Amino acid sequence: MLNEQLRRVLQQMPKAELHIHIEGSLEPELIFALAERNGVKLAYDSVEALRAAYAFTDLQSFLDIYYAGASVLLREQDFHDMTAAYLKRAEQDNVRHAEIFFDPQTHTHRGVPIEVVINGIYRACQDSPVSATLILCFLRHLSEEDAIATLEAALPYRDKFIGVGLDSSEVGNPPEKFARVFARCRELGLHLVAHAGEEGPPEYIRTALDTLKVERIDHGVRCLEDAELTQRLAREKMALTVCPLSNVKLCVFDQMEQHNIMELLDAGIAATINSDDPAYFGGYMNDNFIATFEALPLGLSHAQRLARNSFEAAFLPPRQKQQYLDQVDAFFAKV
Ligand SMILES: Nc1ncnc2[nH]cnc12
Ligand SMILES: [Zn+2]
Repeated sequence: MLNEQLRRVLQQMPKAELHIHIEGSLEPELIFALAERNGVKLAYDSVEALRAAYAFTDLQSFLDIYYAGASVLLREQDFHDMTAAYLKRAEQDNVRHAEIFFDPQTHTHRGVPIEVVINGIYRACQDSPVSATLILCFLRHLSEEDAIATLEAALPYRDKFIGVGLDSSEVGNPPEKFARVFARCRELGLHLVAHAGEEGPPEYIRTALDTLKVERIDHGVRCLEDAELTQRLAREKMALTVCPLSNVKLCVFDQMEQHNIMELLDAGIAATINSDDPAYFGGYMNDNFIATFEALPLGLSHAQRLARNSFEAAFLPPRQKQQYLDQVDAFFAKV
C-alpha cells in the first residue's frame, strides 16, 4: 500500500505530460454528447455499453475502437471542447505543461479539413492556464506519401505545432518507412519523436534514433531486451515517455507489478510517466503515478526523478524549463 505522504506528493508535485493523444482523452460521455450534437450514429447504445467494450488484447484491438470514437469530431468546436476537457483534467493533476499529440489523418480521411482540427485544438491550448504545445503525429499504418501530403497541408499552420510524431500500428510499420518525411520535418526545424518499442522490437528504437533522428522515444519499454541499446539510451540521455496504465491495458505487461519502469530508471534512463489515452486506459496522469507506485517499490527519490525528467525532456525554452525544474526542487525541499 502506498503511504499517504507519498500519494500526496505524487498528486501535488509539478509535472509535465509528454505523451497524450488528444483523441484518447475523449471520454464516453463526451463521445455521446458530440454524436448527438453532430447527428452521428454510434455502434453502441449507451455510455455503459461503450465503456464495456474497452477490453483490449493488444494495440490493434484498442486502435480500432479509438478511431471509431474519433468519428464524432466534425467541427472546430468539437476539437476545442475535447482539448479543453483534457487540459482542465490535467490541471487538477498539477500538470504544468503538456505536449499534446494529435492525429490529423484520422480526421482528414473522413473529410474534416485539417484547419478545423488544428484551429480547434490550438484555441483550447491558448485559453488554458496549463502551458500546452502540439505535436502532429503521422499514422504509420498509412503510406509515407500520405504522411508527406499531411505535412504539406499542415504547413500553413506551422506556427501552431512544435513537432511531429509517429503512432498507430507499430509492428510491420518500422520507423524507416517514414525516413523521407522525417528528414523534411527536420529541415523545417520541427521537433521529432516516434512511438517505438511499445509492441515492436528494440531494433525499431534503434532505427527511430538513427534513421529518423528522433529526440525522444514514445514508450520504448522493450529497450531492456537489448543491453547495448539500454546503455546507449542512458548515455545519450534519451528520454522515454512511458505510459504504465496503457502498457497493462494493452497487455505489454500482464500486471503493473511486472512493469519495468523501475528497471529503466535504475539503468539510468530518463524515463517519464504519462497517460497515453487516458479515457480508454483507466486514468490520467496522477492515476498513472499512483498505480505504478502502488505496484512497485518506488519512493520519494523516484518521484522527484520522474518529475524532473518530465521537464528535462520537454521541448521548452531553456529559461522556462529551468523555472519548472526549480519549482520541482522547491516542492521536494518542503516534503
Ligand atoms: N499507445 C499507442 N500506440 C500507438 N498509437 C497510438 N495512438 C493512440 N495511442 C497509441
Ligand atoms: Zn501513444
